[in-house]
Amino acid sequence: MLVDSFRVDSPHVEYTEDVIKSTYEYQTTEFLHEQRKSDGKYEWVARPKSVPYQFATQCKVPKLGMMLVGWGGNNGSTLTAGILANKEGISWVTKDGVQHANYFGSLTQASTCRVGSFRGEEIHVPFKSILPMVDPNDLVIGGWDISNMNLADAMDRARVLDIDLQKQLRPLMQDMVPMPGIYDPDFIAANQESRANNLIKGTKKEQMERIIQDIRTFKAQNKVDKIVVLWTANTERYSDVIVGLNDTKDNLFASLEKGEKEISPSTLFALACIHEQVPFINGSPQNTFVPGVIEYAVEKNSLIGGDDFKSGQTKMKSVLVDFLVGAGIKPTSIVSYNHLGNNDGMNLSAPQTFRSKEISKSNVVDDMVASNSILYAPGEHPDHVIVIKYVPYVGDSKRAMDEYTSEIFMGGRNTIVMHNTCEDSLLAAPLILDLVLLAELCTRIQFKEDGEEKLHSFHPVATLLSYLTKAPLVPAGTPVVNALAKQRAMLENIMRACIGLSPDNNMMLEYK
Ligand SMILES: NC(=O)c1ccc[n+]([C@@H]2O[C@H](COP(=O)([O-])OP(=O)(O)OC[C@H]3O[C@@H](n4cnc5c(N)ncnc54)[C@H](O)[C@@H]3O)[C@@H](O)[C@H]2O)c1
Ligand SMILES: O=P([O-])([O-])O[C@@H]1[C@@H](O)[C@H](O)[C@@H](O)[C@H](O)[C@@H]1O
Repeated sequence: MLVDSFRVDSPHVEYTEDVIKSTYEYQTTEFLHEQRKSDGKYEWVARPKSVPYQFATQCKVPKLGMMLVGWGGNNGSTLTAGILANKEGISWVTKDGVQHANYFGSLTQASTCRVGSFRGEEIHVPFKSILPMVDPNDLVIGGWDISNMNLADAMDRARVLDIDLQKQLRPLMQDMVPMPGIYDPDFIAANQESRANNLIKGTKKEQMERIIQDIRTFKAQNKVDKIVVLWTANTERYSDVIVGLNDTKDNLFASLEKGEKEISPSTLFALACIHEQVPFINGSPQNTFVPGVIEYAVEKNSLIGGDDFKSGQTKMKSVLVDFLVGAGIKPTSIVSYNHLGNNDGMNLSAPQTFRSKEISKSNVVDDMVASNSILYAPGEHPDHVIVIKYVPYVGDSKRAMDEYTSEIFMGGRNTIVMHNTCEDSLLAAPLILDLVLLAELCTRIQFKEDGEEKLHSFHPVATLLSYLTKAPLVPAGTPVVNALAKQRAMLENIMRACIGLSPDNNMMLEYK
């Protein structure tokens, strides 16, 4: 049964008009190598421990501005269309009948969490009901693009949405025009030049300063309380990380002053957002967050997150490999091929931009392989190949074909083959929504461990967004988790802790 909203009745949770306060016993395990008193031999000891935490979540949901870099792209125009269709309650005719707007594919808007049982019936609640969250229909949308095409024409160019829907949306989108973007042909494929007609001129420093001004103007003109900026522009090549150039905040700003060329447009956007303490999320695979940017974000305590939306082939991989390795089956060869014909695919047809994507799509199995040294010897990895081809005819309808070969019992071999076709942007758009809404929510949560003097925010590198990214950006020293179920559980359980609920341990002892 689905329950739309609920309140936790517990001595450990306090609801006030402004804040939800909770105290939470964090159960964890400490592993030690200790000498036995009996015979002096050493042994591994697992020592459970319970650490009290306090959480405080601001309840007031802000009027939120969502500013997309690459707004006129397939993802940006599709998301804008989807939000407007939901907001206006638009339905449209398709060959399969009447379709109604929805937010399917969004974790926050279309998934649920089990919170308990009522008279033997399992009770689930909407994910978005766990903590106060911005309603996507209330988002104020804007952004930048190096193409000056209005959003209605961009939606047409994307070839993603049904024509009857596009016709209804056109009046609502034709006056939406992206602000000029930062174009640097050295960082994206040369084939993008033809659409680059909407550009911020000047030095890189002047371009960054213009972005700062754009953010301030958008905030004032739209009277929004907060803004989140998200990069859904083209995939860039990796920036060279060079000592003295971008390895520290000071060196990065000094390089900016000197007009150094090795500073990408996405890094300029990140610097501008951190300067304004506006959350910045990178939906593409390039290393926007060079060390100097991360140092700056930590210094300003300004949320950054990424990298690369985890939308289709890689999302499936982070489930399948987790299942296989968790079942004691040894993947030995993974081949992920896909072709698509959208502008993203055209941009990725250049070796340097493809390399950025190849890295983010390849590293997703590392944590799962490292978790099982019964299957894998030190340093052993499955063969893992990524192929992406640009085939204009198929447009946004990406064709993904995967082959997983594994070693099974007694020298057996198992090969799983998958074929996955759909509009890539219909997978990514809901993820963009989740990234923006969850980033905003993160900025309203403070917590402290027992013994800490005062409440504080999460680390500005937002690991809570990992479920939505192929290559989760994490603070130095933090384990990278790619297994999808673990990423979802981490997010859900921290949100449950904010209302004093323990993780759903699936034990169902009451039925045993
Ligand atoms: N399923 C998915 O669609 C998916 C999944 C993961 C990652 N991504 C990434 O999301 C990004 C967007 O995907 P898309 O399909 O919308 O691509 P797209 O090419 O349709 O859109 C990108 C837009 O960004 C604009 N642009 C390029 N450089 C810019 C800059 N410096 N400043 C402002 N605008 C700029 C382009 O003009 C274009 O309109 C790509 O980097 C892609 O790799 C997409
Ligand atoms: O998320 P996912 O399906 O693994 O990866 C996708 C790639 O397969 C696709 O070729 C690319 O154009 C998209 O940007 C996205 O990165």
